Parts: sequence; C-alpha cells; structure tokens
Amino acid sequence: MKITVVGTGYVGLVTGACLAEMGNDVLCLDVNPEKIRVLQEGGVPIHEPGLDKIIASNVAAGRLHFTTDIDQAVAFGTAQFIAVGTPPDEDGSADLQYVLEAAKNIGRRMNEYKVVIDKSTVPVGTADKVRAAIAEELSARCAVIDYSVVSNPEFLKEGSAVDDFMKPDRIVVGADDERGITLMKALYAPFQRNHDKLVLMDVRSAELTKYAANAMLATRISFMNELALLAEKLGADIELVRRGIGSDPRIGYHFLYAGCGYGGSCFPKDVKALIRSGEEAGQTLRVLQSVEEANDAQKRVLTEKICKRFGEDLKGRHFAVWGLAFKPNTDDMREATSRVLIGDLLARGATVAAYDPVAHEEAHRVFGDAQGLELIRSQTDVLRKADALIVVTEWKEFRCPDFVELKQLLRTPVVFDGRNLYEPSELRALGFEHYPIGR
Ligand SMILES: NC(=O)C1=CN([C@@H]2O[C@H](COP(=O)(O)OP(=O)(O)OC[C@H]3O[C@@H](n4cnc5c(N)ncnc54)[C@H](O)[C@@H]3O)[C@@H](O)[C@H]2O)C=CC1
Ligand SMILES: O=C(O)[C@H]1O[C@H](OP(=O)(O)OP(=O)(O)OC[C@H]2O[C@@H](n3ccc(=O)[nH]c3=O)[C@H](O)[C@@H]2O)[C@H](O)[C@@H](O)[C@@H]1O
Repeated sequence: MKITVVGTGYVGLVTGACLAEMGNDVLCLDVNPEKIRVLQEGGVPIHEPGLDKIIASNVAAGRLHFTTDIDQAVAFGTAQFIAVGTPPDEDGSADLQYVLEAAKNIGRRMNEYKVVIDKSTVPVGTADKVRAAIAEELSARCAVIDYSVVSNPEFLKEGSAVDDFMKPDRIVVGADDERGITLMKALYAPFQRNHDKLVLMDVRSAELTKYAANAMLATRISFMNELALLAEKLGADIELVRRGIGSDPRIGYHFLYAGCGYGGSCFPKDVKALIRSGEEAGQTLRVLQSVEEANDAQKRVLTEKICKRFGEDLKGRHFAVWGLAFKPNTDDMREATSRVLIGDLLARGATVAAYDPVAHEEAHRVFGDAQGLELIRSQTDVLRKADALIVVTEWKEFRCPDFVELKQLLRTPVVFDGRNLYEPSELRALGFEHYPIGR
C-alpha cells in the first residue's frame, strides 16, 4: 500500500519505518527541513533502539522516503497518517493547530480518495474537525472527492517504540465507514498474525481510549508515589507493598514503581488535556486533578530529601546526577524530573555535575549555559568530590555500579535513589547513607 506519514517525529518516524518494514511504500513528510535533511543523508534524528536499522534497510530497499514537499506527500499515499505534535495550549487543552494544518494541506491538494488517519493524540471531537477542515478546503476549490477520517491512536513507549509498534498489545481503530475500516484492516493485518488485535469502535470512543490509557497509567504511578510517602512515615517498604499487590491479577505488576515523578512528552500533557476536556464538557475529573498535583509535588521530593540532609541553603555543595532523560533508552527530556531537580539545586546555590548515557546533546539544548551545571560524559568522572549522588533515571548501567569506587570518588557516601535502584540494606552495609523513595 502507498502510505504518507505527516510528521516525522517519534511516532511518525516509527510508524513510517515499521509500515515500510511490512512491505508498504512509505513517504514521510515533515515541515522541519533539518530533520528531513538528516534522514535523507542516512541519519536518524532521535535515539530509539532498533530504529536506525529498519530505516536503513527500508531506505535501501526503496520502500521508505523522506520529503518536505507537501504536494508530493498528498499525492503519494492513499492512507495519509497525521502524526504531528499536539502540545498543551496555555489552558492545558491539546493545541490542534498542527493537526488541522495537516488536514487542510490534504484537503487543498487531494485529487482522489484518501483515508486520513489521526495517529496524534487528540481530544474527542477532533476527527470531526479534521473532516470539516478537509471539506472546507474541497468546497473552496469546488472539488467533490470522497474521503474517510479514521482515529488510530498510538500506544508505543519511547525507548521500545519499534518493538511496541511491531508487536502491539492492541490496535485501536475508530471508524464509521466501510471503506476506511477495510483499509485499516488491510494495513494492520501483518501486525496481528497470531490473533486478532484490532479493537474496532466508533471514532469518539477511540479518541477517548487513548487518553484513558495514559491517564490510567499516570494514576497508578501517582497512587504508588503517594503511598511511598506514606510508607516512609509509617516505616513500611513500598517495594514490598508493590510486590504484594502486583501479584493480584486484577492489579498486575506494571506501572507500580514509585519514584521521583513521571515525565515525558505524554503523561503530563495528556492528563492535563483530559482534565481540560472534562471541564469543557462540564464533568470535573477529580481523580485526575489529584494525579497531576501529586506528580508535580513528587518531582520535588528529591530536593526535599536533599535539603533535609544538607540544609535549605546549598551554597558550596556539589552534587552528581545520574540520568537526565525522562526515562531510560531515550534522549527525550520533555517534562523530565531532572529539569526540576537541577533547577532547584542551582537556585539554592549548589553546583551540579550530570551524566546521561544519551541525553547530553538534548541537555545542552535544554539547560544552555546554566551557571553551576557541568555535563560530563563519564559515569564515574561525574562523581568526583560530590557531596552526594542523585539517581534520577533508571538506566540499566546505573543498577550495579562499583560501590567501592563510588564511595572513593564521592566526598561523602550519600546516595539519593530517585528510582529505587538499590537495596537499602546492601547500601547501608557498604557504609552509604541511602535515601530511596518509600522504603
Ligand atoms: N512520543 C511518544 O511516545 C508518543 C506520542 N504520541 C502522540 O503522537 C503525536 C506526535 O508525537 P511525537 O511524535 O512525540 O511528536 P514530535 O514533536 O516528535 O514530532 C512531531 C513532528 O511533526 C512535525 N510537523 C508539525 N506540523 C507539521 C505539518 N503541518 N506537516 C508536517 N509535519 C509537521 C514537526 O516538525 C515534528 O517533527 C502527539 O500527539 C503525541 O501525543 C502518541 C504515542 C506515543
Ligand atoms: O502517549 C504516549 O506518548 C505514550 O506515553 C507513555 O509512554 P512514555 O511516555 O514513552 O514512557 P513510559 O514508559 O510510560 O514512562 C513515562 C514516565 O513514567 C515513569 N514511570 C513509569 C512506570 C512506573 O512504574 N513508574 C514511573 O514513575 C517513567 O519513569 C517515565 O518518567 C505510555 O506508556 C505509552 O503507552 C504511550 O503511547
């Protein structure tokens, strides 16, 4: 099938590459010429395990192309995926300007039947807006051309995006016309060979399903984070509690890890957008309001622990930070806890040396020349003469450090463990002061 993907970010690029991997002819469009230049020259603008390989092989096979030419992109695919960003607007609602611009571009140029597929995370009612935007453009040039608008939200996780896309738990398709449904079934047939993973529903339910999934996962995390704070006060261990409740199949083990707050491009923004949708519809979402509030507070829990140990004024103190990305296996720092933490420490007069396996370039972009912050490309060098190590992201390489060396390099053997990577008893036995979350 000939497919156009509009927006070549995390979702668009992975979608395009994975669809090409299944033998489709894919053209990826982006308005960012730099991104397209990198891709055309054989580079990959984001860090995502396995993505470079499938891009390279599908480009070599002639099935995957990149362009900034909108005319070419609209003419190319019968399926037109919209995978552009939907950042929060000032009031927290999803900003649909990029989605609607993409829709207008399609309406202005299409000359034959198209299936327009909303892959971006968009509030309920957006497919109607996309349909209307296309209709308006068609009528402006007196064109009568049939088209379908389908909702196909994406559930991939950064860091395992290719795997998630190639082996999805479910494929949600919201559609209300046969032509659109038939195309979506054909498109996704290769991804569900062993059993039917397609969950077919109406468009509005599909749009809400995406927010419901992210909001549910964020709720689990905030719930565990609050329980962790309680566990600390009551002398219980949240890790044991997690294992105790996760064994109940009605609860399950996933997404119950307490830590220093969730970040990323989606949980914070989608929770906000769903709260806003609720307000607009006259339905207050109290649980979600608390989820957001709890997470904002959780991002400051490490600072609070540090101040409790070293005092409110951190002038003259120096800290080592392991982990800048919002989670492992990505260089993405959107809404990362590291940003809040490092901002807090610098504001209190401390100096910080930070290390991340892949997010250095992004950190340079985010922090610029922030005074007092040094980004160091060595997991051990960053520790030298620090008053404490602060672990913010659960990268695998942080799990089993050489604790003897770590102790020698630090000025004082203090570890703030924002992701509960280490066993408290083991660290204590090695002579460390260990400050985990909820243990
Ligand atoms: N990042 C993730 O893990 C996931 C994101 N999503 C959703 O997918 C959507 C896209 O997210 P990301 O890929 O992370 O965003 P991104 O910011 O990485 O990529 C969006 C791309 O769209 C391009 N763009 C904007 N307007 C355009 C236009 N009119 N024509 C062509 N290209 C245009 C931008 O230049 C950018 O490269 C969002 O709605 C997000 O909530 C859904 C699931 C997972
Ligand atoms: O809509 C999206 O963009 C995506 O958002 C999340 O994916 P992602 O943001 O890539 O990352 P997650 O693995 O979900 O982690 C999000 C944050 O939660 C934190 N987290 C996760 C799990 C946990 O138990 N505890 C916890 O604090 C992580 O450290 C991270 O900061 C969802 O997991 C995806 O299904 C969804 O498609």
